[in-house]
Amino acid sequence: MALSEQSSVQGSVREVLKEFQVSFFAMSRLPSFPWTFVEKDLQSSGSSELISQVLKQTCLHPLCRKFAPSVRYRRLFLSELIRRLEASGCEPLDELYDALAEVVGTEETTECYKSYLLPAGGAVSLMENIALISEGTTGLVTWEAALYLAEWALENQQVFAGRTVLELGSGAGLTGIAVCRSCSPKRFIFSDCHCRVLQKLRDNVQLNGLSEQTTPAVSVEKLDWTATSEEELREIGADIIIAADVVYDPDIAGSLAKLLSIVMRCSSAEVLPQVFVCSTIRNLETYGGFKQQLETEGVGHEVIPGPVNHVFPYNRQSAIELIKLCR
Ligand SMILES: C[S@@+](CC[C@H](N)C(=O)[O-])C[C@H]1O[C@@H](n2cnc3c(N)ncnc32)[C@H](O)[C@@H]1O
Repeated sequence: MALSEQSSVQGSVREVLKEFQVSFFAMSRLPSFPWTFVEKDLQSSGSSELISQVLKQTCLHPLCRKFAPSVRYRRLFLSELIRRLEASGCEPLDELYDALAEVVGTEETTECYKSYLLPAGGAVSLMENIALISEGTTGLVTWEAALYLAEWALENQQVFAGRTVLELGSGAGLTGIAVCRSCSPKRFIFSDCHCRVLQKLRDNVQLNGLSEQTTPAVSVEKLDWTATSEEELREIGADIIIAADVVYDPDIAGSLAKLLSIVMRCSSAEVLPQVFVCSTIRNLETYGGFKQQLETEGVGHEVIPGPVNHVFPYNRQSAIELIKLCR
């Protein structure tokens, strides 16, 4: 093989290993992994070397020792690797069976860790619930709009640098922690209303080494959109307000629109915060109703172009929109 061809194959292997790692730690759906590349490599090389490398970047990686994806997910992932390897007729890998045996002997729990790898190195690791909705809340897992907004923030760090940022409906904390880690805000206030979500949020903030004493200074506040006063908002004094996936229920979207209209009304033009709301559009009526309510309250909006680079794994076919409010 010519030298240039060899180095481009090595480059592709590196990219595929990275993709496996990013997808594994975020617990992406197994069909979304680059299996075709693996199959072709097994066929052409007749060796299980690539599977061994995939294993090192996933189940045997030190991050997995510290912040492991769910037991069930690891079991399915390892079984899939074994199935592919056995189908190829290449020599079996003992370490693959050892890893599966270890996982099979581990008890399943209702919580697991998900890690979202950052482009500059390191990861945001979060304790999340396995079920999308549990304990009467949607706030114990990371939603796609949070990943979209975090990707946008990584590409627009200047919006946050040196600013006081308030996040509404923070949930498990992905967007805010990514902003704190990558965009140099001065202060970051996470908020939510649900007591289990607030507890998880505090744990995740701490897990990622953030506190009142760090730079940025970080706090987690109970802030219910139905009961937040103009006074409280003024006290927080946010320059930037962000929120991801908070428009999903017509009842609560109404109270959010009202709160945001207070934000846009109570500030003078010079100190008007920039407000960004990122939504997965599941139901046009709910989303349209939210925008309509904002209009009725005298708040306009512009649609902001989305992120260009794919950093986090999520379904790119989902309809996600980022808007910036104006008056
Ligand atoms: C779909 S989750 C989104 C969580 C996170 N932003 C994300 O995108 O992963 C919606 C969040 O809004 C919070 N929420 C719902 N109603 C609220 C209210 N009235 N006041 C404050 N937060 C609320 C929920 O507790 C939940 O954490």
